[in-house]
Amino acid sequence: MIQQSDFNFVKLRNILLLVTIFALWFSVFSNEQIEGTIAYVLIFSFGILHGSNDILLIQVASRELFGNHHKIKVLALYIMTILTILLLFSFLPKLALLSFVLISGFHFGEQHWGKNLIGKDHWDKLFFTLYGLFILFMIFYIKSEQASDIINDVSGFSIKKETFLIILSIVGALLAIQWILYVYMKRLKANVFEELFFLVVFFVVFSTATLLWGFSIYFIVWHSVPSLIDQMNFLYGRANQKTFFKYLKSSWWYWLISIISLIGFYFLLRDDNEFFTSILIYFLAAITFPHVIVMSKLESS
Ligand SMILES: CC1=C(/C=C/C(C)=C/C=C/C(C)=C/C=O)C(C)(C)CCC1
Repeated sequence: MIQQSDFNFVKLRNILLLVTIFALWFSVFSNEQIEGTIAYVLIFSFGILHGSNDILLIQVASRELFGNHHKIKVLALYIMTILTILLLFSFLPKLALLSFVLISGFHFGEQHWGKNLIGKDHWDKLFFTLYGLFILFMIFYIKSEQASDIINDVSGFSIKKETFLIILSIVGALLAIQWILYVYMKRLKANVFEELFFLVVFFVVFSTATLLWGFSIYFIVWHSVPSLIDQMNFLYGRANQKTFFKYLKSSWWYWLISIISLIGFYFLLRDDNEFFTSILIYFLAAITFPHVIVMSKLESS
């Protein structure tokens, strides 16, 4: 029997699919400039917003761990983590980008599969990472020219289209093996055909849209919005219009600080970087590392 929460979950996926089809239809007749502008607006609004309550989430979850002055301690730890990541990008850019892509893969996969697995296992982390990496390398391969320019700008790595294809194939093969094993072990709640269909939809999206538009559709529609809903459920017990405004109320200041620091980043780094997307990557990486730790704790609780 389908439960209320499962029903909402199914309904949400249908809505995401509809929005994706709309965005795809939109990309057919719009141009690169319009897509780019809307993509940035979406990343700066929903994309950044979904990481805007991290400090509050850590404070809620770590009240017992840090005791008195836990708010200040959490804030200090958070700022230190961000500074460490920026230092890593300055001195070891290759290692920094590699870790960022790996951790992003894990994070995207965990968001997508977290509620879709029956039981828990150490190997789930590998499954999440492979799934997310498969999505990311699909983008890198399909938009290889632009993606490798940005990757080169950020890290100095010069990667050919064939290399993206080799990595995509290896990741795809490993994912397929683990996926088949999970089906065999009856670990998956989700419908396999529906999940494969989503991957085909992502492939079509990345092929049809520009790099930034395709990435935004995945990042906003399939990642940030479901993540916002999970966070509202965690913080307030339910996700609706009222709790969304509550969420906005507690996160707007963090969101504002993020946007101001992004503008700061831009003026600081614009001479060294050819593309604005490169600056966006430093910024996303800086907020992603703490965000992944927070969300991973939240997803498993
Ligand atoms: C390297 C690279 C990209 C990867 C971006 C990633 C990996 C973003 C991850 C964001 C996360 C995890 C945010 C937090 O929730 C792009 C933009 C596709 C463009 C091509 C080069």
